[in-house]
Amino acid sequence: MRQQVTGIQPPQTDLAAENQALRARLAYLLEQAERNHSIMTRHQAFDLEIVGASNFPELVSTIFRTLPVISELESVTLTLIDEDADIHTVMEKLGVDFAQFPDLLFAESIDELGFELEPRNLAAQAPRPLLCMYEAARHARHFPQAPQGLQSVALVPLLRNKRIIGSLNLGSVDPTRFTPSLGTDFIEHMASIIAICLENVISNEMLKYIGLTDSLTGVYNRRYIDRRLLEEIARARRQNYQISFMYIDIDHFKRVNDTVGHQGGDDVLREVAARIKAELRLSDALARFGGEEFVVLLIDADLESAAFVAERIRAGVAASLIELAQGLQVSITASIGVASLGQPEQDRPAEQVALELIAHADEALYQAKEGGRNRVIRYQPH
Ligand SMILES: Nc1nc2c(ncn2[C@@H]2O[C@H](COP(=O)(O)OP(=O)(O)OP(=O)(O)O)[C@@H](O)[C@H]2O)c(=O)[nH]1
Repeated sequence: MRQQVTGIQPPQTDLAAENQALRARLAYLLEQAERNHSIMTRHQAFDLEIVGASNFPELVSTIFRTLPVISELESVTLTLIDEDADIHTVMEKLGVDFAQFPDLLFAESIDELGFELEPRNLAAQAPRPLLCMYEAARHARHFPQAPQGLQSVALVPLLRNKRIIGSLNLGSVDPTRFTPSLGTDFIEHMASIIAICLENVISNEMLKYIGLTDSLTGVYNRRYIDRRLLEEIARARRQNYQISFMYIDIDHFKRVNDTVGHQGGDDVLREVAARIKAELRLSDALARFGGEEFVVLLIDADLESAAFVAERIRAGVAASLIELAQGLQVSITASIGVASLGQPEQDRPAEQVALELIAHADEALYQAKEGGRNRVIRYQPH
């Protein structure tokens, strides 16, 4: 007869195996906890770094440089909604070189972002992150430089006050990295910090731009030229090239205002600014100095070539009648004074050199007015 087994203790060998399994599990959990801690620490450092970014290029380059490393991702891109291309235009004017950011993309509207939204009432919906397998037909536009073997992606909405401003696009060669069943709290938190930082630097850059431009004509203002002139004088000294300066004044503008009214005068100022701009190179800077006076800073141009450009501007302004909003037409001419900075003496303060250059162009303008207007006069040292 067999004896019944009454003991509840498992045999010694099972206990040892269980112990070992528990130890292994504990070691695994500890390793995971350490890994999570290290990820959290890296992300906290990342958050601090992006919160501290003081301008747009600094922010986006930090995101593209750091996020793929700390998140162990093969691709990170950003799409910004820029309905009327205002962000792109302003950043470009502030000197952002978009060629440096091939992973920074712009969309005209929310439906280009790839989220699954009801076609009706697009703007009122806050989309959920989209986690799925990479499909070139659907996702290639979000990953223009998709690395070989991209397998899974997460498109995470960038939301500000429930308004969508773009998307953060994450790509991995690991097919299990982004699956629809995965929790999205972590990436949503990350996207919300990125969204705040983006909105912050974009509005700062917009304010900076507004502070440097003339609201009537859209060209730069005096503050911009004063600053830029100092930078260019320093650069011209270092790199040994010439800069020139033009003072442009619309002739008898008071008469224009008196005949067509202030509104009509404003239309004339806008059109003259556009006609001047049409004759300039991208590197030249046009500003309105107030009233009916414009100035142009020409980079790498001697007196002769600046006078040549000035003559083109004079002819362009006078070439055809200007059509005003109220249906009237006016004939406009402008007088222009041109001065150049020869080989600037290295030891003179740039501020003094700048003031002198402006004064010389102003003196030449005065002579152009005295000489009968609608002409270009070069400054000649006495
Ligand atoms: N419409 C408009 N007029 C302006 C603006 N700022 C200044 N003005 C006008 O520009 C005119 C400048 O007149 P003046 O400085 O006497 O010179 P001018 O009539 O152009 O004569 P010359 O320069 O000697 O040819 C004044 O009537 C100002 O009121 C502006 O933003 N809009």
